[in-house]
Amino acid sequence: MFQITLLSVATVIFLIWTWLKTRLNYWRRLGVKTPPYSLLFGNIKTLALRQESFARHQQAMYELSKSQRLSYAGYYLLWTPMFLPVDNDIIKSIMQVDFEHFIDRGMYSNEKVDPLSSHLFSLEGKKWKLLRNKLSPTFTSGKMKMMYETIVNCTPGLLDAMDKELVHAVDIKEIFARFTTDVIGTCAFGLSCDSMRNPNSEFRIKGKEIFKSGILENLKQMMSYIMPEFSKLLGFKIVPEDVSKFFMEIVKDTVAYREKHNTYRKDFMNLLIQLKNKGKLVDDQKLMEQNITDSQNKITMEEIAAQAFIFFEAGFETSSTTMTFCFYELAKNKSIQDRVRKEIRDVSSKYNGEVTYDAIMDMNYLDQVLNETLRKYPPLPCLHRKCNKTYKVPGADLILEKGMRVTIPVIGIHHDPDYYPDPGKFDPDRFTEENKRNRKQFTFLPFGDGPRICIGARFGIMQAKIGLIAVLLNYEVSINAKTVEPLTFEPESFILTTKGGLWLNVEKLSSEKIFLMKQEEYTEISG
Ligand code: HEM
Repeated sequence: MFQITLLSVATVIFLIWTWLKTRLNYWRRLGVKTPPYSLLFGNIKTLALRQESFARHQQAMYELSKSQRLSYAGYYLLWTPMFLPVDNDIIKSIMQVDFEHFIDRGMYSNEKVDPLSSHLFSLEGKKWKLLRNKLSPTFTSGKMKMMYETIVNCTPGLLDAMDKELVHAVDIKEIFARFTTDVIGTCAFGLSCDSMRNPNSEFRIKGKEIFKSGILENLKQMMSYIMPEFSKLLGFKIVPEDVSKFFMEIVKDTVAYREKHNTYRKDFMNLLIQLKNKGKLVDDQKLMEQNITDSQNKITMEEIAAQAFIFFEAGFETSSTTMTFCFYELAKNKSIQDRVRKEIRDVSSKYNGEVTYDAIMDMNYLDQVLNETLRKYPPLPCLHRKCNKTYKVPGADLILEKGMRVTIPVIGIHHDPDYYPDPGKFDPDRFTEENKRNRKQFTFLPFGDGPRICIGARFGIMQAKIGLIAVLLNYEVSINAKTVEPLTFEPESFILTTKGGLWLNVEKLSSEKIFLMKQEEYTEISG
């Protein structure tokens, strides 16, 4: 009996070992180079053991491949083969020229058991195309201008929160996370979340829960990414039950309230309700010209909830982490801080002392500073694509089979000295019009590129600029003894964010608060 048990165990171990060996031989069989890997973890040992952040891991793989003059490489996410393009032309082909082969990201969603997971970021194929067409008109510059005021209304709360913390060094990361929670909460859900004044507001707590990272959460994410079909079969839920219930109820209540009281507010929720009821935005000529009938284009309540949810999920931490890194760099580089503050003052004086939407569009140096922040610290260190049709890699003797996962190593590209000399230096002049023109396309990818580019980029930039301006007009920031340097990144987060808080000295510039608009133009945000 003992011998039989021993033999069975040995057979199972041998079979697993053979399977792993075969899986991990995938790239070698195709003649594609990989970084050294282990049988147990593939290429993610340092990630699994939390020795390295996700961003550093991506950057290291890009740099290793580049140092070997490779146009592309392979690696293993555990035992799943992944393709890593390095050459700029191949990246452009995958993201734009041959997009029809790479429409999907390969993210998990399950409409039935987890309705909030069926959003624009995770949807695939025709479903994604249809929804993207419906939602695109909600992000035009006209719609951004309409929402401008709604965002500016959140800045008095931001200044109050800064004032409250002034006695000590300020954890700027926490402050900006609360600011963007309020902005997206008010624009996507039409609610006053009030997390600026109340750090433990329900919205802030739920926001933290969405981004809760830990071994269990990451394992779940990875499993649903590597084995989406199996995860579907198991009825996997990505959005925690209580978070899902919270957002679903908020959306249903808000829609019902607005429809009953015929309420109009300058926000995304208003636009989503128009899509639900009319199937188009009332002033949208393009949709009308295309003769899209209302019923074809209408969205359901569940779809509204899922989109409001992704606007929140995709919009709050990406923007707040950008603002945090921006202030860190401004604290370190006083001359850049002074120059951008001077530009804000000079431009707004041309607009009657107000920071209007048009005034912000005229602030070129601010734009350069933000772009340089996004280059040095891209919130999404890599982009995902899934090959949905067999693909011949241009200029190479390599076929990617259907289902192959691709990661575009954004952070590696952004720190490549061939594109950005002395990449560790914070230098906004890399983004003057002339320097931008002289750089290759597809070397600046904080919002991705091609048809799947971030739909909310304009909104993200606008909210970050509004927050930055409000703080810069009122305070000077500098490095504090508590600022951890060099910066370390959260090892369990897929979004690039500092480990722990980011503490800076904040000094008030004058006793009077300076607002972006005349005070009488601010409205109290109603719930
Ligand atoms: C600084 C702020 C932001 C950054 C850096 C950022 C970055 C990104 C990136 C890198 C992608 C993937 C693009 C690709 O795969 O090519 C993406 C997609 C997306 N983002 Fe953003 N984002 C930001 C703000 C926002 C905001 C404010 C919203 C919504 C209000 C938003 C909504 C989305 C959505 C819905 C997608 C999926 C688009 C699709 O698949 O069609 N993002 N974002």
